[in-house]
Amino acid sequence: MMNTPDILKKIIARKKVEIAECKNNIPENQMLDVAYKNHNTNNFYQALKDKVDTKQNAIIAEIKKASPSKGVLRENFNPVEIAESYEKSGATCLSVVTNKDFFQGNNQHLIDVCEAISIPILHKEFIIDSYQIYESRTLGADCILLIAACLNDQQIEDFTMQAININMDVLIEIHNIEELERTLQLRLPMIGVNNRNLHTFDVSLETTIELMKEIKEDTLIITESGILTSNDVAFMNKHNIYSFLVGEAFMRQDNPGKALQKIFGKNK
Ligand SMILES: O=P(O)(O)OC[C@@H](O)[C@@H](O)c1c[nH]c2ccccc12
Repeated sequence: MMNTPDILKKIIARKKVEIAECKNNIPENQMLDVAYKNHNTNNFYQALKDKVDTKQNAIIAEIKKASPSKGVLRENFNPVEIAESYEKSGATCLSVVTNKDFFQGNNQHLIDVCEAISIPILHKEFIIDSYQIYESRTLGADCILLIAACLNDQQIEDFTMQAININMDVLIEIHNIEELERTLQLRLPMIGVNNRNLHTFDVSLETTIELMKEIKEDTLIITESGILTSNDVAFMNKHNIYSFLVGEAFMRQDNPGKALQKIFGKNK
């Protein structure tokens, strides 16, 4: 368990080393080749939008063994079993965290889940290099996460275009007004608001409510992190937010799918 305020910097520093190693094993042009040959992608955005348009909750259920702020969330960790449990229980999409050193994830988890499951899948990783986007497609993901706190304006734009060009969706994640303003000119159809500050780990659900005022009404807003109870869901619904990314609350329970149903109600 790590608890320094600068955890994000550490994650990025480590990631850079990892990417250099990966490029040594499989060069970027080769990765791109494989990415293109991979199966078609599922439409992540549309799956969420269909639910939200009918005022049903759209749930991205996350598979994550541990986190830097909370340590190990779940000892008995079988990604495919968890994914099946989520799918059966009405999850709209899945999110698979692959980061090794800080979340105890693994690329193999994503490969296995993508093979076993037919609903759209988000690759949860700290993307800082175009190489990772081809890698993500190669592993089988449908959508990448771009965390504005880790990227400059040019990278946000370039990485978004690159993902769209290989038929992937992009979930851009922001946490404050400065990050939001840096993404608005791209007119992305969906934006994730992280209620957790990645520098300090502080969580406040008000983050979503404050920032949504600055986002155009036809943008799909996904509230991320810190959703623990059905009261939290009701609070978001009251503010017209119907899209959720939830990890910890499900991961801590023996049966993650049952936990999903408990918090969201039967959501078929
Ligand atoms: O476990 P929670 O509090 O329900 O949060 C899920 C998800 O939002 C969180 O894991 C997350 C949001 N953005 C991230 C970026 C990297 C790693 C993890 C995340």
